[in-house]
Amino acid sequence: MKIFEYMGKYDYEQLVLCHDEQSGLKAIICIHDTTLGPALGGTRMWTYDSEDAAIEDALRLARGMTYKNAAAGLNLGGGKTVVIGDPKKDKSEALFRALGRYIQGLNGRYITAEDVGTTVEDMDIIREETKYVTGVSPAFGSSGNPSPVTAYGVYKGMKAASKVAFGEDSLKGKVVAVQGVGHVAYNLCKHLHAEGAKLIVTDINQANVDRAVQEFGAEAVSPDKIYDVDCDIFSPCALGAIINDETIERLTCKVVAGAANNQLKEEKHGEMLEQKGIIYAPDYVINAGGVINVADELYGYNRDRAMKRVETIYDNMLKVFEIAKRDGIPSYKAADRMAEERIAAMRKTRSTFLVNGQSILSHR
Ligand SMILES: NC(=O)C1=CN([C@@H]2O[C@H](COP(=O)(O)OP(=O)(O)OC[C@H]3O[C@@H](n4cnc5c(N)ncnc54)[C@H](O)[C@@H]3O)[C@@H](O)[C@H]2O)C=CC1
Ligand SMILES: CC(C)CC(=O)C(=O)O
Repeated sequence: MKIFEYMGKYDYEQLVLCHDEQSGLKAIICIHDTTLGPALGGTRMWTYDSEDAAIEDALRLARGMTYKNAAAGLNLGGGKTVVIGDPKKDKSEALFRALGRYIQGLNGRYITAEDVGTTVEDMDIIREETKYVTGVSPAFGSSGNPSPVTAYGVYKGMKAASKVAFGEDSLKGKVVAVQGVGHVAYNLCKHLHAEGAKLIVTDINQANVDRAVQEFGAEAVSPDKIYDVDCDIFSPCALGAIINDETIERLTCKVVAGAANNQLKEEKHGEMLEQKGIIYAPDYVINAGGVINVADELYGYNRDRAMKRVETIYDNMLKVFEIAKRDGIPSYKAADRMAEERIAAMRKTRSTFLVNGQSILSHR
């Protein structure tokens, strides 16, 4: 891939390749934009087909975090880390400590947390080397695993999208097809089941499917069938780019609302959903619960304050649909507009002189 061309196209700040022979660490830290504050985004560990694929994922995910943090009203920029490796086989204390040292080397320009393939325990190891990590164990006064909070935000956002699509936000009796029932979607299914939604689930991990069938009476289908099931809501909760030329044709739902990052393969797929009359809940607006929760740690974690902020995902989602209606644009574009306007406003704010970069009042 032509890295600088891609970085230029979307105005990236920094791409760091981290290598540690002893621990086997091969990681990419990407910082997209720090206009609003330090870049915050999780660390993904995944077996990539190629180094290019890993770099591209880090770039796309980091940019998504810029938009997510801006749209959620956080004073944070966007970044992400990708570790190349199999989370089931390649994890070690040495690997995460090596990564922690690279993060520390960025001196606060980037703050990490969990993502696919990493856990609270991994963050605890990173914490041995750097203070620029969130989502560590509650024993450290931290917020712990962000997934249940992400799930709660997705549940709230799904209700908002349903209000627009069905005229009411109750999910009772709605059929929801869930792709991937991992950390986030398991907790999402709990909320949906409690409200009386009917669940159809799939996963490449059979144990995760079995758990959803047993606990929530979900119907299980094979991973290749999930796009074809008769449902009201399709909820992508695995990996990205699953809304594409091939899958859109097969969808029967009225709403797409899920946790996965970068659901649209390309922007045109947001237009295609719109043309098909499907209400799309933009991924980075609906799945901001986790980052809102871990970001609260930067102020000294307060669960009530964090959860109140997560509740705002419902109204934020309605706001996106209002902008889309007002401006006659698809919802993915409305979300981008909302985030970009906030970043642009902060960029334009006059840069007043501060003594040693600090408010003059702090010298009194
Ligand atoms: N964990 C969090 O707090 C947040 C997660 N997200 C995003 O939500 C998504 C899910 O995250 P987690 O639940 O943490 O990850 P996870 O790894 O626990 O769950 C993903 C699940 O999807 C399954 N899966 C993978 N490929 C699949 C396929 N082709 N078909 C069906 N199932 C498949 C996996 O086996 C796994 O059970 C990811 O895209 C992540 O980036 C976004 C915001 C926050
Ligand atoms: C998992 C979150 C805490 C941060 C993140 O990387 C995300 O929202 O995708």
